[in-house]
Amino acid sequence: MRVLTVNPGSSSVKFSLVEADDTVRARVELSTGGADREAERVLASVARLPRPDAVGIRFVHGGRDYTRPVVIDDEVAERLHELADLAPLHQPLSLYALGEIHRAFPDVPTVACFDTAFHATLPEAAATYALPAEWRERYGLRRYGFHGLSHAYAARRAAELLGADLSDLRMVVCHLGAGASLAAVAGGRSVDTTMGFTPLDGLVMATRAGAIDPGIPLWLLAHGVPAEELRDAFEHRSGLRALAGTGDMRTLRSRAAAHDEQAVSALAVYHHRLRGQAAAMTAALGGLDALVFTGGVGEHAPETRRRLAADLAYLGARLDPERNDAARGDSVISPPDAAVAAVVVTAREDLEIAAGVRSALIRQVQ
Ligand SMILES: Nc1ncnc2c1ncn2[C@@H]1O[C@H](COP(=O)(O)OP(=O)(O)O)[C@@H](O)[C@H]1O
Ligand SMILES: CC(=O)OP(=O)(O)O
Ligand SMILES: [Mg+2]
Repeated sequence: MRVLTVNPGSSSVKFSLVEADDTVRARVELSTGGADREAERVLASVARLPRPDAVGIRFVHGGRDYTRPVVIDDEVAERLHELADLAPLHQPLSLYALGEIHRAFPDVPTVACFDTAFHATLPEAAATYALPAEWRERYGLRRYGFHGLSHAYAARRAAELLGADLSDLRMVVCHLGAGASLAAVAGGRSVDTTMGFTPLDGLVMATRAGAIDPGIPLWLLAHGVPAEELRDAFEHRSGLRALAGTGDMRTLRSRAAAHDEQAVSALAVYHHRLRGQAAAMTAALGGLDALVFTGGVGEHAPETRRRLAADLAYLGARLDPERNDAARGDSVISPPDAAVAAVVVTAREDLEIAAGVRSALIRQVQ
């Protein structure tokens, strides 16, 4: 079965044609610079792709309804539309992709694969917000967590690279891209994560601030800032972009290397938050066996990895500087005797989506 996978991220849309044996026949990555703003341009090319046997689309939010991949029928499509405003940077583009796919390939089965599904195993204590019970019940307020397709793949692949059994490992998986989150993974299961009810929580990201005092939006609303402006600022005009004018880590690293003060201090804020939340993940695990880096920044920014490992040296994290600088694709970057292993894994949400498509279609015929 040949599966077309569609992965709308906040800075890119990625398509892959994945064969039954997981070889990828074609891969296209389009940079959008704000996916929800340029959907039409990006998806105009869908109809020109070769016809697949099935399609898998990444939906970041499955809400309370979906904790595994699901074949999209009219009822599921309606529910997915209702969940759209929970992830306004991503979900509208997934829905737009769904429409285009149906138009281009009307009788090809299409499956929704969710970022939130991997985090369905979060213990209640980690998932629960101390907010009024009535709201939690009525609105489904809880920590859902995101990037689950990436975290799940990276955790499995890291265990393979370390020649270890996934069930024996306590890992902090760092998905650092335009959006960024950490997952505490114990024995292959997510037990804590930094994103919450929406993908705005947690780490400092390219255009999102991550965790902020909930009093800030209340105060701004009370002082006349309209809700729509808050949303736009929180999604598009915060994070590294707000601190240094750009969310692109390549640019920031080269500016910081040239002693640009704004870039240096933006990276200091980024790393302060990353260090604190990584430590919180290790607390949820009760220790740490491996640190796993994935996502555009995690894969390609050795300086980001170096700094986090140095910040966690007190827990036993240590990199081999040469391996860290030379890492291209999947590789172990810690010395053999490090107490905490460190691994780089190329993000392969496409393979995770293709596997989800196969499992949902098999379930459907059983
Ligand atoms: N060579 C590099 N050095 C540092 N950062 C990089 C490099 N290449 C890509 N990145 C970062 O990766 C980010 C994109 O990551 P990615 O995981 O593809 O994003 P998303 O899926 O959220 O759209 C870019 O914003 C850029 O900052
Ligand atoms: C959930 C999320 O933020 O995804 P991405 O990093 O792909 O934008
Ligand atoms: Mg991504």
